[in-house]
Amino acid sequence: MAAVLQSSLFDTGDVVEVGPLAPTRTHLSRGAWVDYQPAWLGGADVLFDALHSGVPWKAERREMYERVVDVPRLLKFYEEGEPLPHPALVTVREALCERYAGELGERFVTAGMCLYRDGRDSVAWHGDRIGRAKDLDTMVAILSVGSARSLMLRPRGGGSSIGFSLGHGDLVVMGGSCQRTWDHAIPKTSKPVGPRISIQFRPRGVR
Ligand SMILES: O=C(O)CCC(=O)C(=O)O
Ligand SMILES: [Fe+2]
Repeated sequence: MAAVLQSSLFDTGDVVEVGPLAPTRTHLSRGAWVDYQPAWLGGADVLFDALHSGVPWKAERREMYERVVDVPRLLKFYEEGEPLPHPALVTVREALCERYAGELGERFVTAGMCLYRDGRDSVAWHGDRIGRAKDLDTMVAILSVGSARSLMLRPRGGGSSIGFSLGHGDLVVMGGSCQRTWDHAIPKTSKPVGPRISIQFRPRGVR
């Protein structure tokens, strides 16, 4: 721990490494919570560049209101057991597994990735409710690199929202009933923003 702390004190930004994991928890209503740790990852720009150029990003199209539309972001999903595209992500996943093992009772095994090319890219209000998260408490841990975007959360069915700025090595973990009882979104923005990559770690059977 001392070694990690010391190296992060001298963080020059060109080495990708995780600092001590000590997020702040915000309790939401209905048994949902969010853990947040800004700038957890040192050298986030290095990781951003590696993922931006190295991940086989895919544009997807989805049916929506009986029309087929472009999904407004690029995607790549790493299934359980599929090699991750950067060694730092293995360290990140291990640190998250270790930290949340007791509370989660299982490991984070998949890594979904989104690339938001600019402010026009977004993800609409939703919960990660495909699979077990529909009925059970779970966790989704998101590491963000590149430019900051707002992750907004609001109670499912309506209510006031809460936002977290996510970019540059920030970590957020949505836990408890968050996927069932709250929705989240990355809204579009007209502000000039650079690209952002989010890496979402989830347990088996959650999406
Ligand atoms: O980009 C993010 O941080 C959120 C992505 C998300 O909500 C999802 O892929 O389910
Ligand atoms: Fe989501």
